[in-house]
Amino acid sequence: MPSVDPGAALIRFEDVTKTYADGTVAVGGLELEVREHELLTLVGPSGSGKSTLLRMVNRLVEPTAGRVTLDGQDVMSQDPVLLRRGIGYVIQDVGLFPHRTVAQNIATVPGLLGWDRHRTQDRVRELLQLVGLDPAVHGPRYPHELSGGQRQRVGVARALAANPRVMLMDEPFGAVDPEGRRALQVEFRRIHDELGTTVLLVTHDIDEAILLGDRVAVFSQGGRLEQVDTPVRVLTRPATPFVEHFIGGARVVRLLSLATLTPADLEPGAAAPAATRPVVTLRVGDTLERCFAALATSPDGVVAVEGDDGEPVGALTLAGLHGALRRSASAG
Ligand SMILES: Nc1ncnc2c1ncn2[C@@H]1O[C@H](COP(=O)(O)OP(=O)(O)OP(=O)(O)O)[C@@H](O)[C@H]1O
Repeated sequence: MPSVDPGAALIRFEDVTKTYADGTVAVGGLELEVREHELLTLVGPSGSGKSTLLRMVNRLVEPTAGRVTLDGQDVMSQDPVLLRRGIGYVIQDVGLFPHRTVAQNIATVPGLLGWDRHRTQDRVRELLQLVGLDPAVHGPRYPHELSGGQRQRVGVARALAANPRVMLMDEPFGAVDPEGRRALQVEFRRIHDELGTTVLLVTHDIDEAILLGDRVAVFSQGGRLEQVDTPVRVLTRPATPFVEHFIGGARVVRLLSLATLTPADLEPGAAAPAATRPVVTLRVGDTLERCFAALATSPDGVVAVEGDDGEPVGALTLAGLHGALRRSASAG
């Protein structure tokens, strides 16, 4: 769950339209604010203008009408090269330079910014550790000597190298197998919480959007913004029939992975120790998904719950879990 408080708007789309030369309206009359420090996920079906929208921030695409501002300044009035140096950009196939080592790839922007060798080396080491790679092992390797997931980590490290205020990520985990993708998603969320970089992340995967986003923006064809809100509210209060349909039938399952256990959901008093009780204990703050799994393996349908200090605070039953789920659904 998000731990960084989002601040004021850092990026603004003001009535932005992009019509391509053949008449395709990729983005239509978009009003959207991206708050400083937030991770905003952009989700929608193929062709709903997500990539176009992202690329208007670093001027890879120019709006036909309206304006995009970064920190109050129209991006069209800024030098594109300088603008892009301050904005990390990660795409699906990473685009690492094949003939440069991992360390050299990560050092690209610091090099352009004229950092000295020491500072750059320190930064490369720090970033490799941050994304879960071993600087001594992976730093000297070439991209083809890494797995897809490792390459993606290097792509993230490279984009973060010069400490950009903004990161644009276009299907950053799309090329990674499903298992590796979940690990990368969780790790990226942690990195975001640690750094507080403002991130716009494009995905067509609603689960990824829900898992990663502080807020989720849902788009339909023509770059129409259907809803922008917190994950729980998008799940529990879809603003339009399109959003409802796009989320699909698995809303409860998604909510389980998002909502967490609170003391209010518990029966008072600890669950009595039972010889048959499996050694599963829950903690306040665990996801309801974890609670569900624990209850499913409990022979008497009761699981003891601890507080942060490890002291027992109560017991969870299936009725408590149901209440927690209802509470989460209505809390949005
Ligand atoms: N250079 C271009 N010239 C003409 N049309 C384009 C161009 N780039 C994108 N489009 C069209 O604009 C619309 C939006 O494309 P965009 O790539 O922004 O969507 P997307 O939501 O990112 O899609 P995907 O999830 O498939 O990447 C699509 O209909 C696409 O065909």
